[in-house]
Amino acid sequence: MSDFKERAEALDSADTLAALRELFTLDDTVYLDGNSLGALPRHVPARMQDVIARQWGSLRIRSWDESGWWSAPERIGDRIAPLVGAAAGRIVVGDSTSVNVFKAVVAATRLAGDGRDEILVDATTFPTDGYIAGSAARMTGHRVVPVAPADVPAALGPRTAAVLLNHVDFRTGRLHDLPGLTAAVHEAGALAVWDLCHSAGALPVGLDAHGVDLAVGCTYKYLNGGPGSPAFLYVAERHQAAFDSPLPGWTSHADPFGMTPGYVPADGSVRGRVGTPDILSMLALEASLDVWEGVSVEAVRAKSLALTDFFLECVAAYVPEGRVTPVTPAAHAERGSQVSLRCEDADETEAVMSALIERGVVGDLRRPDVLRFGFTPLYVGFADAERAARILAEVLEV
Ligand SMILES: Cc1ncc(COP(=O)(O)O)c(C=O)c1O
Ligand SMILES: Nc1c(O)cccc1C(=O)C[C@H](N)C(=O)O
Repeated sequence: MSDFKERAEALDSADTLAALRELFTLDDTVYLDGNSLGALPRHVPARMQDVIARQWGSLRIRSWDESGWWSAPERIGDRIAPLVGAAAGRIVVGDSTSVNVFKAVVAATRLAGDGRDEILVDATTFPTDGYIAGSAARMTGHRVVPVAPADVPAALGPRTAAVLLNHVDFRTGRLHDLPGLTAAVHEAGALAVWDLCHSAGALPVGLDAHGVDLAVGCTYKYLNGGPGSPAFLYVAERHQAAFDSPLPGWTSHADPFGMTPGYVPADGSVRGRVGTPDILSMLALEASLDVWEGVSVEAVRAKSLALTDFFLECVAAYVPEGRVTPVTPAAHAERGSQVSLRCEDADETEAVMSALIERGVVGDLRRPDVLRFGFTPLYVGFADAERAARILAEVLEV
């Protein structure tokens, strides 16, 4: 047995999170795509059977109250809150991340007030954030300034209303400095809006502690909520009373069943709601959050760093020199929970990922030349990391 196989075995036996893998439906493939779609927790189908057959099938309309459907967006928000360092009452679940980016960016410009006409947007962002911010800017009379996260401090000024940043870059896996950048944004008198899609459930975020103004995130990656599960919106407590949603649907009204023509916003996180919650997806997410019972994000982060370190080491040892180059930073403070490898021969990238998937190692690729491997510590182990690197080397040697 190779040295790396032995080390993987030892690391897996010492891993206090190892038993959590049993909570998920997995086969013998190495699943390294949880940064796109998290795996299914085993108990979710039975819970959904109850939601569909009893709550919907038998109770029908009564379930809005009796099964807690109406209050699910805030209730589930409160379950996500500790995972991203927020107190209860600051997060609401619903809609897609894209829609929540729109709410957050427009609300941030309204909170910033008149006289500031620029929105700085992460130039390396996942595209939807850029598209939505661009449209929000056109609607509100702002102008978008694309800026790489590291250059944000220099680009801030008296014209900056809001800054939209990604906590972890979807392509490179780089972790950005949320505390430092938020502080710089505040110093310039602007608001910081963070997209947590690739950090929620993967590492500590500390929203309240770092004074983040607004944040959004998706729940189908490291939170394993299921395909298209609803996203979340965080509004700092100090902004809640003035939070002015650009999508003030009836379920965010102070008295939704009063059904009056005049809009009076509800207090608290409810104000971030829009229309009728997507109950089936939402309750699948709620059920899936049970896997976090007794699990700390700090422990998940420690394992994530150990896994990505180990994977990088195995890749360096196994893969022929010059075939791939890590684009994910080596420094822990700059690394999310994925490893991205640039394929030196870009034309090969697609064929390499297809061959990996065929051999039971599931990652994905971001064109033109990035192979992505996401590490979800709740169900990925060290032997998986070793096997993935070994098979990658085999594929690249052919
Ligand atoms: C950083 C980031 N933001 C937003 C999204 C998209 O959000 P949605 O398609 O759920 O609106 C994704 C992934 O799909 C993402 O990685
Ligand atoms: N949301 C996705 C989807 O609906 C289909 C396929 C992939 C996705 C993703 O999540 C992509 C992902 N945000 C990324 O980091 O590239």
